[in-house]
Amino acid sequence: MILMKDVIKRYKEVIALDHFSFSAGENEIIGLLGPNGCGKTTAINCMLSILKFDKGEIEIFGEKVDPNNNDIKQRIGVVPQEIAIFNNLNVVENISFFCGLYVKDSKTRKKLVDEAIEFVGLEKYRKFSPRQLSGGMKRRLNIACGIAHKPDLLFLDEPTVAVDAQSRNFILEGVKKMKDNGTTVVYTTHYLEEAEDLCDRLVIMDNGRNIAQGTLNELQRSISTQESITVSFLDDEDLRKKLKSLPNVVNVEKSGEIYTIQFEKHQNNLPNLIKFIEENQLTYTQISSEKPSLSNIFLELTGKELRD
Ligand SMILES: Nc1ncnc2c1ncn2[C@@H]1O[C@H](COP(=O)(O)OP(=O)(O)OP(=O)(O)O)[C@@H](O)[C@H]1O
Repeated sequence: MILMKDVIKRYKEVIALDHFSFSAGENEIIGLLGPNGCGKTTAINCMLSILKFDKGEIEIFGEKVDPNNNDIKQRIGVVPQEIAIFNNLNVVENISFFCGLYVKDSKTRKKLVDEAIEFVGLEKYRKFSPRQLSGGMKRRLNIACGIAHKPDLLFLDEPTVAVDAQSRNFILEGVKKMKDNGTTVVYTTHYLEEAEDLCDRLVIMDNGRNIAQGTLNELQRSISTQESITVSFLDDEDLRKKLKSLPNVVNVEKSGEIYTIQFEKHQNNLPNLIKFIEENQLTYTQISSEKPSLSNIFLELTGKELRD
C-alpha cells in the first residue's frame, strides 16, 4: 500500500525527515509514534503529496505519489490533526461536501453520508452546526468527512487528542471496524496504550528517523529490558538497594510500598525474586510480571520519556 524509502524533508535548516523509510501493507493498522516535532505530520503530508520532499521515493498503491494523480487521491482518506470542517455548514452538509470531492453521483453520495453519520454515531445531530457540537463530536464529524467515500487507505493524525471517553471509544471502535472492512489505517498518536491496543504494527520515530518498527511483540523482544515485576511489600525497610543487587536487575522504582523492578532478558527473574523474598523473610501482598510497555521501549531506544 505504502512504500517510503530514504525520504529527506527539510524546512530551511530544520531536517524534519532524515532518511525516513516506512511501509504499510494491506488491511493493517499501523501506528506512527513519536514525540512532538519528530516528523509524523511531515511524513504523512509527504505521503499525501501535500508537501514536496527533497530526496527519496514514495509509492502508494504501487504508483509514485503525485499531487495530480486523482485516481490515487480517491482511494485515500485523511483526517487531519486540526479539525477541518465548515462552521457555516451543518453535519450532513459538511460530510456531503467532503464526500462530493470524490463521489459525484448525488444518490450514491447521500447513502455514503448516511453511512458515515451512523459510523461515527452522530445520527441525532444531523442538522446541528459544528458550533453546537462538543469537542469530541467535532472530532467524530471530522472523521466522518474523511471516511465517507470509503477509502482503501486512511490517515488518522492524532484523532483522540482532547476528546471525552465516549467519543474516544467511538473513534477506536470505528478504526477497528474500518480495518475489518478492508481499509489500511495509518494512525499517529501520543497515547501509547491506545497504540498498543489498536495497532498491528508500530513505527517509532525520533528526530525525523524511523528508529524501530515491528509488532509490539517484536519490539518487546528487540530491547534489553524484558520484564517488569511489581511487588507490594508489607515490610517497612527500604529494599531498593537489596533488590538492585539481584541478578539482571536494570532499575528499581519505589512508590509507597510498591516496587517496580526492571529486569534484563532472562528466564528466571520471577523465581529468583521469590527466592530472595523467602531468604529475607519478607512479606508481600501482590506480585505481578509484565512485558515492557511501549513507553519502556521508547525510553530504552531514545533515552527519553514519551509521556501520554
Ligand atoms: N512549515 C514548517 N516550517 C518550518 N518548520 C516546520 C514546519 N512544519 C514543521 N516544522 C518542523 O519540522 C519538525 C517536524 O514537525 P512535524 O509537525 O512533522 O512533527 P510531528 O511529529 O507531527 O509533531 P506533533 O506531534 O507536535 O504534531 C519540527 O521540528 C517542526 O518544528
